[in-house]
Amino acid sequence: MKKIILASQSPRRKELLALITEAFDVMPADIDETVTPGISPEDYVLRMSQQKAAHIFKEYPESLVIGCDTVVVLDGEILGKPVDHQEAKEMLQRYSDRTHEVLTGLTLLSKDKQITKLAQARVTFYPLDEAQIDAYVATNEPMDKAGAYGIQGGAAVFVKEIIGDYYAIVGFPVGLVNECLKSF
Ligand SMILES: Cc1cn([C@H]2C[C@H](O)[C@@H](COP(=O)(O)OP(=O)(O)OP(=O)(O)O)O2)c(=O)[nH]c1=O
Repeated sequence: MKKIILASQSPRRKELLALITEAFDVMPADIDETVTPGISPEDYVLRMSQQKAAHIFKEYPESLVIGCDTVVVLDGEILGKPVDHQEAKEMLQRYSDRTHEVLTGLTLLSKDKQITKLAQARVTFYPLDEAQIDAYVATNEPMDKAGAYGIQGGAAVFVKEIIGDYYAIVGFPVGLVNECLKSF
């Protein structure tokens, strides 16, 4: 088995990959995540996951590199990490009493093979009031997360229903990764 490198700075992704194997290194892939106008959310996360994996693979061509990218999609719009508390609040207000989608693109890349796949979930939130949103934003938890929330953290209480892969929401579809690894 080749050495596995997780092309990520996300502590969640590291924790979840550790459920599959302890034998991997972590290297953040600093790529340009600007959204190309007109790109579909699906193509965007797939492309970003490919670019993260390719960025590290260039330096370590003997390894198997894993890259992921996660966004929230609402009304066809791609929502990434909020730039400030105000934007986090506006994003959370938009989810209130509605269903949005979370997409995670996944790429596994080695010299012999590349697999790129999409994992997704539809998430319905309860109605959220302003005090609830303000208190959550004040914790800072939304700031490093796509879509301005962490389902595994304080936003757990906002969730009415999830259809799909819970781990696509957290940013690392661990079951899908495990399946893909079998073919390497
Ligand atoms: C919606 C949601 C996102 N997130 C996180 C997962 C990802 O870390 C982050 C999505 O941003 P990404 O840009 O996909 O990833 P990242 O910058 O954190 O890490 P890297 O690019 O180095 O791999 O949002 C949660 O932890 N919980 C959630 O419920």
